[in-house]
Amino acid sequence: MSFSSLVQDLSLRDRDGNGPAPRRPGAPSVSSTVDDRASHISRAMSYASTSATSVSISGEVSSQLHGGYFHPLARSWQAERQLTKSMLIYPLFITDGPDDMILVPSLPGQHQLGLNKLVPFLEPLVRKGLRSVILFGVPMKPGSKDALGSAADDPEGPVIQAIRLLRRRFPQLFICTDVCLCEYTSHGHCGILRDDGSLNNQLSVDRISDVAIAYAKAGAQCVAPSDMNDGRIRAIKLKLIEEGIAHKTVLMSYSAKFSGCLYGPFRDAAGSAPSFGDRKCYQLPPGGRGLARRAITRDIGEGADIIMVKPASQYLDIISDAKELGRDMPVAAYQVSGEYAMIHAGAKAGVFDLKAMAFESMEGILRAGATIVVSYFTPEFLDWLEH
Ligand SMILES: NCc1[nH]cc(CCC(=O)O)c1CC(=O)O
Ligand SMILES: [Zn+2]
Ligand SMILES: [Zn+2]
Repeated sequence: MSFSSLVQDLSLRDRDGNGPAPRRPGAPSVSSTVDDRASHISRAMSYASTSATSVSISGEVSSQLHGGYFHPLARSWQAERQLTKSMLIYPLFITDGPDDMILVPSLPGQHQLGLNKLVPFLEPLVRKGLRSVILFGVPMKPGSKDALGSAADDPEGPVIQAIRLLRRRFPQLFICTDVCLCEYTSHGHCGILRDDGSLNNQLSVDRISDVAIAYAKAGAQCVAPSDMNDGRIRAIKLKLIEEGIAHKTVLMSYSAKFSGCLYGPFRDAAGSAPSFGDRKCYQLPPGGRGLARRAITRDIGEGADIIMVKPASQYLDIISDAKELGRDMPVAAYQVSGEYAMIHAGAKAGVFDLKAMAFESMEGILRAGATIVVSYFTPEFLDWLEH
């Protein structure tokens, strides 16, 4: 008897009432099901031993999987990678209002922070083991946005000022900067536009790489272009080399960034929703696995030091592809604003426990192959990983 027909046979017996009562999905298992499972196993074994094709002892022994994970510690050993504090990057939204501390309604518990609020906000987190942040600038002053996104690398602007401040006050903190123009352009798109409203790739790449260099020179140890213009990784790498700072700047590429509906809360937080159209011409279609693989391969070839997949939980196959294509390099996954908001909404509606779901989503992301995770849950994980 084949394994699948065995399983089928057993599940038929369940329905006939000879096995445990069918469990409601998500209901906790009760101890009686453990006994029932034991009787299943012995039944399975007796089937197996009467079968002509599987009579070996090893066949029986290999069915005893529970022995490998009955204990919490042994359970944790089943994972290839376990979440540690140093894997986490925490996204921060920096405004140009020095005393701002504004809750973002669609992103529970997350703030837009002014420069004066940054150090007191981060101090307790750094004490708990926060190792890295990624900065997003949010210019709010009227008139600060223009067609070129000039505020992005304004030396007096929020990002450059925040980099300097954080390097001074938290010398151990690893500062990543998102490099894009959508937060700073009047039209809200991620590059420089032609008259017809489409992206001018060459001008966009020139501008994006200038912004990346400005962040790196201000002291950011990592620049992470999220604009998706073709050729930006090569352009940034070449400029970093030209400027003599390639040896102290990590280039993290948002290589596989999908266009979908999971960035809504972020666009509230960053004030970066496009004023017309969408990002479909420069972000990947959700079904485009092959395209994502090509983008990842290309970015590795252009000199990326880390490749990123974004969003995370809906794109676990892409994370796994990234780990395969970039098996000699770190793979980051961005658990984006919509994923975070969904988990909060589900927990609030009583679908699951927030902490349990946050861990399960993280375990999925790590299992798929991520070695770094950008997450709004970072402050919570710093607490949860204490115990
Ligand atoms: N290009 C900017 C950028 N960088 C990261 C995110 C999304 C992050 C999130 O949703 O948490 C976005 C938004 C977008 O592309 O529209
Ligand atoms: Zn953008
Ligand atoms: Zn477009």
